[in-house]
Amino acid sequence: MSQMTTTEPTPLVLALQAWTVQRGEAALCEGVTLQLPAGGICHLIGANGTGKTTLLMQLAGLLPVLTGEVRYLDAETLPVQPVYVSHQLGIHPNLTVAQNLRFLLNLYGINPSDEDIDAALSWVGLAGFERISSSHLSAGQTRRITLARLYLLTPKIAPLWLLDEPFTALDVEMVARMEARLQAFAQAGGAILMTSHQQAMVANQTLDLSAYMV
Ligand SMILES: Nc1ncnc2c1ncn2[C@@H]1O[C@H](COP(=O)(O)OP(=O)(O)OP(=O)(O)O)[C@@H](O)[C@H]1O
Repeated sequence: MSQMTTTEPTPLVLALQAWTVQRGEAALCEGVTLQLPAGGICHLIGANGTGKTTLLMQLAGLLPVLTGEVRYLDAETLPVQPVYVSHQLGIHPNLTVAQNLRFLLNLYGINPSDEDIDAALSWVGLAGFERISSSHLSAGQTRRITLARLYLLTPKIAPLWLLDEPFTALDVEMVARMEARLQAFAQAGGAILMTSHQQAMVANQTLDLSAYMV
């Protein structure tokens, strides 16, 4: 007797339909459509000012949505906020490096051990910086604190990552390490929507916002 094999469809982590990218009164893009499956790494592209950051901020709940439908894992909301890593940082200068990282992880319900913090900081090349005030770091080092959380976040904790220019201000070695992390997260069933003005070799799909400009 022959056996029938059925292939489960890959679930969509994020689906956008008829989405308007909007800042204040001004619609920047209309009718944006996206289907981002588990395992998907989507490179969000478009000229300066097209609305890439605006779209990520809307999805992160930081800017209002006036028109459009969004589904997360076929529901209206994710179990947790999407992870949003912004190039406008969000690191508190009065906290130490470890305190800032701990705060960022607490946002996703993670209460990291000291060993977790050490491992994540070591991964981004900040071993030994735990007790240093974040105000004493360079732009690239500060950027690394914002990225260190990705070391500890799995698709089960946070299935969707929204990354705004994740490779900016990073050296070549750190870019390679980040790319490997993004790939591992996607292979484990996560989904990523990311902007990058550099080539994004890790991406397996592209959303060009220029095609939707008003
Ligand atoms: N803080 C702000 N307040 C009001 N309008 C803004 C603000 N930031 C950006 N804008 C407007 O929104 C538009 C889209 O900006 P956004 O940052 O989303 O573009 P982007 O595609 O990410 O650009 P870039 O490639 O330069 O990062 C800009 O053209 C600008 O007019």
